Order: sequence, then structure tokens, then C-alpha cells
Amino acid sequence: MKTNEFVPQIPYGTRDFLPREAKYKRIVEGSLAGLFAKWGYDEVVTPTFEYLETLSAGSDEQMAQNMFKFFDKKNHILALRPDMTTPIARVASTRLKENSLPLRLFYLTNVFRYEQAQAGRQCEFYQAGVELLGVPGPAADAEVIALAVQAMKDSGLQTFQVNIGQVEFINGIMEESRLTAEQRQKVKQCMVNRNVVGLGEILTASGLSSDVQTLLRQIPLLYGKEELLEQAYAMVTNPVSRAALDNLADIYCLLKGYGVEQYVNFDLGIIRDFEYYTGMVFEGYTPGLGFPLCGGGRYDKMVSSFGVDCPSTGFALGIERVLLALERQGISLDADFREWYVGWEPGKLTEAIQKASELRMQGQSVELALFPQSRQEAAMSQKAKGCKELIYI
Ligand SMILES: N[C@@H](Cc1c[nH]c[nH+]1)C(=O)O
Repeated sequence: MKTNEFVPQIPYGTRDFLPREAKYKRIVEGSLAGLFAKWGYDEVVTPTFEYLETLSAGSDEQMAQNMFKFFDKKNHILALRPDMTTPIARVASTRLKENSLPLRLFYLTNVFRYEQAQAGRQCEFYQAGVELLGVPGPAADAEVIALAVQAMKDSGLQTFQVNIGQVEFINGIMEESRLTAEQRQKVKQCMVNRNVVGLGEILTASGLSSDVQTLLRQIPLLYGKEELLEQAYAMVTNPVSRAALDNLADIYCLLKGYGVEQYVNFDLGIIRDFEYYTGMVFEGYTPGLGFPLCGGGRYDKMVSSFGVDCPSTGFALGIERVLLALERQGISLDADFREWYVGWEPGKLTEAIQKASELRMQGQSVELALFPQSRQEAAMSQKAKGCKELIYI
């Protein structure tokens, strides 16, 4: 290979998948596509970029700032999709209006957000996800959580858990308190970032009664098993928060039916970074990753911002996050090795081509030498290329 002085860079927050990583990615994606299909979901593919206005339907100020934006020739503002939930809501509201509900859709694709890049967190990243559109109620929420559990299992992970919260629990408490919209936003931001100190400061300055302050301070700590729901029920009196807890209890009951309750904890402090959530929200965690592997929840209003009333729920799993977790946990995937290396002595290329074609027709993978080699050289190449067997002609 020729070399020169120029070392080309790739943009901040992007990465290459070299052959081994690309192979692992393909294996994980393949098993997830198979899983989603088994649960009755159909794949959809949408444009990588859309009008900013469309993609902004479900996002707050922060998310809008984190989108990659640019102009088309007519000066329309376009953006790279920051997730797939909004594009799918658009598709469901326009193209799939006539389909009978519920709609079960899945995707395996790249999405784009400005992020502080680190291992497992890039500005361009891959997601496998599902959206279950057109149904309110706990049955749909339980289905997507159970499917997320299965997705983590089928990705090869053995140790993980799912934490479930409910945005209406916090909303009920906020409505009851007399915080201004701006204060609420700040409180939520502290909760998103798990910034307990910042939360304390805002509350101290808020002038709220000490009871409400204590309650709000406790939200990030409301974490535990099934009993947590009762404990939280005793802490709140407003009907919105109580209905949220009842909803979680109903979902949990169905999760027991799926036999996945051992993976489930409740975390009433979860606020996800999309504004569109209206009910149950959840995140999946695995040891060795300081951020969630997957996340999702119910969004009942977002599709209606495209003109069709369509309560919906879903989740997405980060593919790079899964790959990183597998690597950190020392789990290797069953990657197929190439079966044959076909080497040949001078003058035997045509014969070697015929042999390689024959093996390929039998479904075997073959790497064919492109220049003559001695048997010994061919054996060395076979090893170096990781092929299981050598044929020397
Ligand atoms: N789009 C969300 C996940 C999700 C899918 N459906 C509902 N939520 C995300 O990228 O985090």
C-alpha cells in the first residue's frame, strides 16, 4: 500500500467498525431483527434526514440543540434524525393511516445527536428498536418491556436489569407544588442528570413548603423492588401520582406473566431525555456501563402532533453499547470463521477458481489466493487469515 504524509481524520463523535466489530454488530443486529419479527414486528426504513420541523415534534429545546442541522438547495432546514420514534410517528400518521391498529414496527439504523463522545457514546450511533402504535394501557407497555428484556438476552448479555418509572408520578407532584414552569424545568433537568445537590439548591430557593420540598428531594432516591410502589403510594396524595403508581403495578403484574420480574426494579426518578414521554418510562442497565443500554416508554401525544390520535409505546437498544458491554464482560459472540483458504502453485489459478466456486456453491466461505504460493506460504496465509482449512492446488 502506498503511504503519504496526510492522515485523514473522521469527524468528532464518529467511528469506523473494522471487520471484527462490523461482524459482531451484524450478529447482534441479525439476532434482534429475528427476535422482533418473532414478536410480530415489521421493519421500516425512513430517511436519514428530514425537515427539522418534523423531527422537532417530540423534542425539547435541549434535544433540538443537539441535532445536526443543514440546508437543502431551497433553504429548507433539514436535520439528521436524533432518534427513530419521531420519524415512525410521522410514517404512522401519514402513510399507514389505513392499517388496522395496533401497528408493530421495528428498525435497525443509525441516529445522530451531538454528545460528549466516549466509548459506547458517539454522535452517530446505531439503534435497534420497536414502536407499538395505537394502544393505550399496560398490556402494550408490558409487551415492550418484556421484549426489551428478551432483546438484551438475545444480544448475548447475561447480567442486566430494567428500571421502570412513570413520568406522571413526578408531574403529579410538580402540579401540586407551586413551582413556576421555569423552576419545574430546572428541577427536571437536575433529575435527568441525577444532580441531587443542584436539586436541593433550587428547592431551598423555591419557597415551597418543607413537606413538598422533602418529597421532591426524595424522588431520585425512590428506587427498589415491588414494595417501593406501596411506599411511594403512602408518600403522595394527589390523584395523578397515585394513578401513575397504579399503572406501574398493573404493568408489573403482566411482567410476572412474561416471567421477567426478576429483571425489574422501580426507579421513580427516571426522566428520559425526550419530552414526548407521557407515562411509563424505562431503562436497561448492565454492569460495566455507566449509562443505559436501552430505554423507552409510552408517548401518547406525539403522534397526535402529526394529526392522528395514536397512543404508543416503544424502546430502543444501543448497538455499540451492547458490543461494549459484551467486550467489557468478556463475552465473545459465536462469529463464523471463514472455512477455506485456497492456495495454488504457478499455472493453477483456473483450477483454484473452479474449486473455490464449487465450495461457495455448497454454501462454504472461501478466501482464494490471488497470486501463486508454495504450500508452506499458503499454510501461513491460511493461519493469518483465520481460515479453518487449507486446500492447496
Ligand atoms: N427513541 C427513544 C427510545 C424510544 C423508542 N420508543 C419510545 N422511546 C430513544 O432514542 O431513546
